[in-house]
Amino acid sequence: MSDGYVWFEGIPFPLVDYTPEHLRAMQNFVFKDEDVLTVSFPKSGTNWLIEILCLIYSKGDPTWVQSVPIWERSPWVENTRGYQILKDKEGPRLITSHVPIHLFPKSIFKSKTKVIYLIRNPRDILVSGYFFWIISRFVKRPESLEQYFKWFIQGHVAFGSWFDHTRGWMSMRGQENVLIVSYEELKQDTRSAVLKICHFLGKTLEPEELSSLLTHSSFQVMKENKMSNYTLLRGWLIEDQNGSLMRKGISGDWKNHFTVAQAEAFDRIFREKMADLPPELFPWE
Ligand SMILES: Nc1ncnc2c1ncn2[C@@H]1O[C@H](COP(=O)(O)O)[C@@H](OP(=O)(O)O)[C@H]1O
Ligand SMILES: CCc1ccc(OS(=O)(=O)O)cc1
Repeated sequence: MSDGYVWFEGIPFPLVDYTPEHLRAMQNFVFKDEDVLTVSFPKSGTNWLIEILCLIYSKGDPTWVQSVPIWERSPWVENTRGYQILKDKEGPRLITSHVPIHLFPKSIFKSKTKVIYLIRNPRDILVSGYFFWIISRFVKRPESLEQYFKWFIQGHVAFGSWFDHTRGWMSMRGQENVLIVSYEELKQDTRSAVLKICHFLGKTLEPEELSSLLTHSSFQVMKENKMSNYTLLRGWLIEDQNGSLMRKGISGDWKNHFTVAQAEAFDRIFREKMADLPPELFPWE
């Protein structure tokens, strides 16, 4: 352990609940065909997608999302607590991960596990991450947005470079068992995005089930749900006594925080690093 991260194979991981020993062991995790895996870079809207998946599986009934913490409903395979829950769980399992593809358990490439890769404008991920890490104890705390901006560009943040993460997982696009969903499409038309996810999972919802899902996964309702908003972590992983996962829940907040010079620099770096990928993959660009 050093400098506020647990380093594994050149990638910085959060301090709490991650160890090199576990990360090595996790690489032998066996995925089952009936599992559903959510993968994202932190702050992409991961917990929103998990809430939606839970409500799809409960057919819009909020009992599960109101009674079990979100990290137990769709545990993170790479942290020690998540792994303990997953290894004894009967299928179909909902599983979450932020791990870059090159460190991910190889069994995923042989299974028919349904994989949803969630993307979001990295500028919004950067801003969301900055405001979350300064209230929490997960990782090294940045002193300013300016400092965090530099760390993010260098990939010196939890789970490494957003550019590498996205390029890596995007290489699975087009496979039958892989769906790409963006935070922006979820925001713009949640109903259509949920129907797209249901279709991918082979699930159908009655109109009243869909309506209940949309209510219970909305920003305002999730913000009040202590099983989803991370307020249960106050005093442990969330240091700020008013801290919550649910900050603004909008697209484009980066415009309120980047300087003109930062915006221009980010555009240039994005173009350089993602030049060979079709621009239509990134709805915010
Ligand atoms: N129901 C919801 N609707 C919109 N945004 C949501 C949401 N639930 C969580 N989010 C947003 O998703 C981000 C957290 O992502 P993750 O779950 O990957 O950690 C936060 O973004 P902001 O900080 O921009 O508000 C949070 O507010
Ligand atoms: C406590 C469960 C949990 C929550 C968030 C995690 O990662 S991150 O904050 O999104 O980087 C990991 C585990």
